Amino acid sequence: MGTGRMGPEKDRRQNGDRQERADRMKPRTAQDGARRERERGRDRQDEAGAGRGQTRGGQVAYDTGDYYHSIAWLEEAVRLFRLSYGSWNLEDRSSLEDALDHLAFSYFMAGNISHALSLSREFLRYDPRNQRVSRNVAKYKKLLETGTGTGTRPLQRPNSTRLQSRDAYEELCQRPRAQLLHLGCSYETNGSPFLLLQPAKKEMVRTQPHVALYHDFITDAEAETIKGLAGPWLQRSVVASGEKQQKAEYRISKSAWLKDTADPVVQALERRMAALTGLDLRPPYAEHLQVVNYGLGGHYEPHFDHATSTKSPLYRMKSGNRIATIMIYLSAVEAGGSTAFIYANFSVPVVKNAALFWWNLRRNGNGDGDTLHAGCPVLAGDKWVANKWIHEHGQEFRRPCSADPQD
Ligand SMILES: O=C(O)CCC(=O)C(=O)O
Ligand SMILES: [Fe+2]
Repeated sequence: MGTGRMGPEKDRRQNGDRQERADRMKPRTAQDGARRERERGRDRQDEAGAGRGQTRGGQVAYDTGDYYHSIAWLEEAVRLFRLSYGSWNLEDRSSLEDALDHLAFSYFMAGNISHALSLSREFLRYDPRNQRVSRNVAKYKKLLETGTGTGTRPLQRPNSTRLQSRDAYEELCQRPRAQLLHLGCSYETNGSPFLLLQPAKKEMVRTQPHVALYHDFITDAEAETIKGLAGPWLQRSVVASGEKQQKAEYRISKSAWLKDTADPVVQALERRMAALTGLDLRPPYAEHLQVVNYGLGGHYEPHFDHATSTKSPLYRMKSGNRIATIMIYLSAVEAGGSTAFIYANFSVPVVKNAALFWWNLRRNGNGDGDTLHAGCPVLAGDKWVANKWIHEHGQEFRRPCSADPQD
């Protein structure tokens, strides 16, 4: 079936009769019920707000032709908007239309014409003059009458080699709340005078791979300073792809690099990280601090922090591979956003102000395959982290090889 010019595009939206409908939908509330109505309205506005977030999630999938995920997101968006019916402002109503429009087209692409038809009809109740959707309704009716559009195809989840770990990733991210095992806690000074007065509060998360969480590693004020310094420089995050760096759908966030000269707070943080790990973090032995901001639906699908090929741009620094990662949670999140270790089958919840540490390489210099990890999608809230990637060179005497070449 042909799909030319049927799907929604922003510039083709028709807004002609918005004001007329705004008047028709003004809530009529008796004066004595006004307060109760206002309260109910607030709940509904929350739903509408959430609906707008789900629509954005749906559109990310829609734009890449991933109807498997766009349908799930947009169904939820439409459900939330329907719940908020009656307390709409202009933005909510146009957002419902947007979600209906994209959902109808997603169902059409999935071969479910009757669903596409009923959603398009619902759309026309709000925007009866939209000619594109009217034409789609006529087309869907015809397809159903002639029986040419009845072949619903089971939707395939998009697949590719990088998604082979997808089942485990989704399962880990959908666990209600990431739980830590409470393997053991200790105060650590790591032989550093710097930590004597304020030892690091270490919680062992796993021993293989070696992952530790350091609670209260930074203060609220430091986290705010770092977010504030990075804010103006944030840009869509990139990933290593062959010899280049590029944007990828599997990493949705914004990020910025901060040198330690940017602010005394960054400098103090670098000193603390060096004391904690006992590693040399002076350039070029470690990268600058990377500050990352994930919005709703932002995520980083399973990946290794270390290079798995010598052609990787990581080697441009000529200081070897990334031996270890320190990741600091600069914010809390309301839901989602945990850090999932896929093969090791556990995830770490976002703990504000804590730093997560793990070795990416084994002592023999080989990558530790058990460190495959991901930043789960943020379901509600705004997630900020700061990454410090430490390289092999400079650490030869700080983390020496073991006598056993297999270690
Ligand atoms: O955000 C997270 O939880 C993980 C981030 C991450 O793995 C990365 O930035 O390399
Ligand atoms: Fe990572």
